[in-house]
Amino acid sequence: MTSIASPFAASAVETDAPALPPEAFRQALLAKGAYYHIHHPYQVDMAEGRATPEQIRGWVANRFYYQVNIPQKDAALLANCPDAATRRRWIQRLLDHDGHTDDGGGIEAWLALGEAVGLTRDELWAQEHVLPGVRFAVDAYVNFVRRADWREAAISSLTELFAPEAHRSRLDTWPTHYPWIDEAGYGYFRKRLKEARRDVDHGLEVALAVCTTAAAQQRALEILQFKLDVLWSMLDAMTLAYQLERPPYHSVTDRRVYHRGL
Ligand SMILES: O=C(O)c1cc(C(=O)O)c2c(n1)C(=O)C(=O)c1cc(C(=O)O)[nH]c1-2
Repeated sequence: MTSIASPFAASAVETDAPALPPEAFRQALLAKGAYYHIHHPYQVDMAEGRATPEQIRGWVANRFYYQVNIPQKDAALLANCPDAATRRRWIQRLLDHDGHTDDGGGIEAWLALGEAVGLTRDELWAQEHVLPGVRFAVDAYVNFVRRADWREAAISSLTELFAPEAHRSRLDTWPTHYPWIDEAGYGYFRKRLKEARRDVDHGLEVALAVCTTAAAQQRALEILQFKLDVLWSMLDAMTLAYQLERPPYHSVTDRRVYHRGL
């Protein structure tokens, strides 16, 4: 896997500092969990039972845009990866979301979550609720992965280090706080608990293998921060629209005139 010349190794970040030992670098990546979107007030409100049905529905409908883009993002990484052994492992992520013979996959599970909170499948597919800010944030992630060296792209998936805690928290708190949500909708969160752990093992393996200089380590931490920014920005857009009741063009119209993707 590491025999392919990487522009990433010769990172543009200037530093004379020595590289962190692998375990200290892993800890530095983990420390970025302090900025994970579970700490965003929108998610805190959802976890602590303060979200209205409209706010939950808004989150589910907007996150659907992330869900449908994840396999395209992973396909972009595969397209940029010349290493067959890596592709053979990474392709599992596409199947996790798109499904295969006996398993509808994550997108299907998210549609079930949508129905459980009172949204229709058509409404989700039409992306009529997807706020421009959410669309731009998700698109920035996909476009980064399209352009980046595949190892940098792999590192950008490492927010998944922190995702099992988010899924676990929803499974633990939502049924109590939101008895109106049909429990049949929680399959996605359960499914991701084990899939995310396997994904992060692979992502971390790549990060530790390629980030052997201080410059590469700093670059990796910055990539992880970029991805944290993507997730945080999605929730900022939802806060404006569904908590502060300032959706796009609210001063002009209450119609959802914003574009549905070009
Ligand atoms: O619900 C969440 O908090 C959350 C966060 C993230 C993440 O950190 O990007 C992912 C997921 N869920 C998720 O379910 C998922 O499949 C996933 C894939 C990826 C990725 O970047 O490749 N992130 C995430």
